[in-house]
Amino acid sequence: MSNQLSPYMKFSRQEWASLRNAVPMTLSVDELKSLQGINEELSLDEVTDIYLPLSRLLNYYIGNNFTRQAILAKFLGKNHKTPYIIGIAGSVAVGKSTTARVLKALLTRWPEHRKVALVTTDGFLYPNKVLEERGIMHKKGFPQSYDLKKLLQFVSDIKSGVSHVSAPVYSHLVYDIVENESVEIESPDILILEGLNVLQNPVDCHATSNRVFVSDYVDFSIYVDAERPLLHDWYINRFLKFRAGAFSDPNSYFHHYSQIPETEALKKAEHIWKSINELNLLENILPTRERASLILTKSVDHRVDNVQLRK
Ligand SMILES: Nc1ncnc2c1ncn2[C@@H]1O[C@H](COP(=O)(O)OP(=O)(O)O)[C@@H](O)[C@H]1O
Ligand SMILES: CC(C)(COP(=O)(O)O)[C@@H](O)C(=O)NCCC(=O)O
Repeated sequence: MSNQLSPYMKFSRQEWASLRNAVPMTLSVDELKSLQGINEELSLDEVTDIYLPLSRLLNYYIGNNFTRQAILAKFLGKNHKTPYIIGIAGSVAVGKSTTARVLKALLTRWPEHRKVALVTTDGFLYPNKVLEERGIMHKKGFPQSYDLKKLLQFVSDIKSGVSHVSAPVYSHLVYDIVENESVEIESPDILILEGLNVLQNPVDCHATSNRVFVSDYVDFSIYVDAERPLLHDWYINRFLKFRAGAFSDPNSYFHHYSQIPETEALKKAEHIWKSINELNLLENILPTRERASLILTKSVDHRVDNVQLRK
């Protein structure tokens, strides 16, 4: 498709970074450093060049949405306040959760000091016990591995302005839903919802009963993209990090991998990537990319190379 026909405006990294300057937002060196607490490998250039302009754009959209809600409140003659929902989608290991946490920190820092909640859709995976009963442990992350009804009820409650909503929690280390743990959400201004499936629709999920899906509630969506060989490397690196961190924790799913030689653990990781996560990417995640409001394309070292924004 020629560029003119593309529904997106495409910005090089430099072009995108320059959009931060129009209304400079200053972060002190200390504040920038504290963002690195989110991920020690996160480069500060990435924050200033990519995530600051993005948070500036989002801040405009969110402000505009509040104006729209005020108009609706006038029309209805009653208060009408619902959170602005930002969805973040993309492959396993592309950096969705890191992006989500950086955006949360930046959006909270804007002078409006909006209340930002962050939820990952992993929490809505069925527990391993259910996946095992259904014989779909090797489909974790695929549409059928999520409790879609529960997820849909959650976003619907948030969007309806329910004042207290809870979300279940998934742990990568335990490799399962954490029983008796939840994220409590109380009337946020913004909800960042991060997960493989936030841009999927009922057709992708072969859902015969649901006519609406998560994406219907999302106000602005971001797809984090990268070439497959990079995703593979990031997945393997993260696997090795989990393995290294799991040596002393017998409750960790990765504890087992820490007890076998690295070459064997690597073989297993390669197999999981190919047979589960890459397959899921090709079948269920990548096809949703062009539904996003914005696409961040990363290159080596998670450096964003270009940004595409819906016209
Ligand atoms: N901007 C970034 N800079 C450096 N490393 C990153 C960045 N984003 C993610 N990573 C690393 O890539 C791996 C996957 O990131 P993560 O946020 O866990 O991905 P996802 O939530 O998409 O599965 C992790 O090891 C993480 O530390
Ligand atoms: C829990 C997940 C489906 C979701 O992942 P995320 O993008 O948050 O890493 C994924 O990390 C996963 O466990 N996939 C199943 C195969 C595996 O990596 O073990």
